[in-house]
Amino acid sequence: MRITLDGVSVRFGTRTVLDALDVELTEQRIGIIGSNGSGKSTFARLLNGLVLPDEGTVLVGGHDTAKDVRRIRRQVGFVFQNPDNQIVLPLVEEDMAFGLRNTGVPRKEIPGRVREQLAHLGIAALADRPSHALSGGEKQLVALAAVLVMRPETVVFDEPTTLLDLRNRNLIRDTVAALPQQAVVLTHDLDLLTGFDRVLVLDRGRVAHDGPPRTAVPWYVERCS
Ligand SMILES: Nc1ncnc2c1ncn2[C@@H]1O[C@H](COP(=O)(O)OP(=O)(O)OP(=O)(O)O)[C@@H](O)[C@H]1O
Repeated sequence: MRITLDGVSVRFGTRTVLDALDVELTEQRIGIIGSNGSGKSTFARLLNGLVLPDEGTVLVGGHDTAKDVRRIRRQVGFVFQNPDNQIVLPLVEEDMAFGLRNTGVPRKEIPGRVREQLAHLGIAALADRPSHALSGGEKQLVALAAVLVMRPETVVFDEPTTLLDLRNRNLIRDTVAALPQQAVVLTHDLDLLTGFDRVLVLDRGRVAHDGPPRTAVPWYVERCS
């Protein structure tokens, strides 16, 4: 999917958090890195209309996020850093079915879609478990499954490995690597970017570096450590 930011600025009060960004994203694997407060989460939230620009436009597949937010939310899935912000219903399979029902998927197709998605991530056994009783890593995987079951064209991940142990971190890494969809990944975990097509380094609301991981990661490490 082609995502185009044209002259995009975002302000909170008098603070400019993103400053006149012109960026076009077309690659399959895009990383966003930068120090705390550099604007990464705000950037990610622009991509599915969770944040709207104060100036400029964000076009997703040619549609303006300020005008067509319902369509864009369906096209761009968002995996939050904290899965507790995302999981709303008591049982895993109910939670996953919720979004499908809201978008008009025929009821009889829903249980099959949910089970197929859980099995695809290797977590079929979690289907009838209470969401609140899952471990942090399990919750993160369920939150990802709930996004993928909606079949978005693009998936945005806000720091997907922060809460995870090494095993689940590697599981998320491998899952992201195998996704057929475009993925935009915000992370402080620089190893996660191996094999990515492109990495943007944000610094105080601007794109300070833009290139493949082999140039962007050393650039960031040298200046920001
Ligand atoms: N809703 C908001 N209201 C006011 N200020 C905000 C809001 N959201 C973000 N900010 C401010 O905007 C700046 C950028 O925040 P953002 O969360 O985009 O950064 P980040 O790069 O994701 O940071 P981190 O790595 O710490 O998660 C920060 O200074 C933050 O305090």
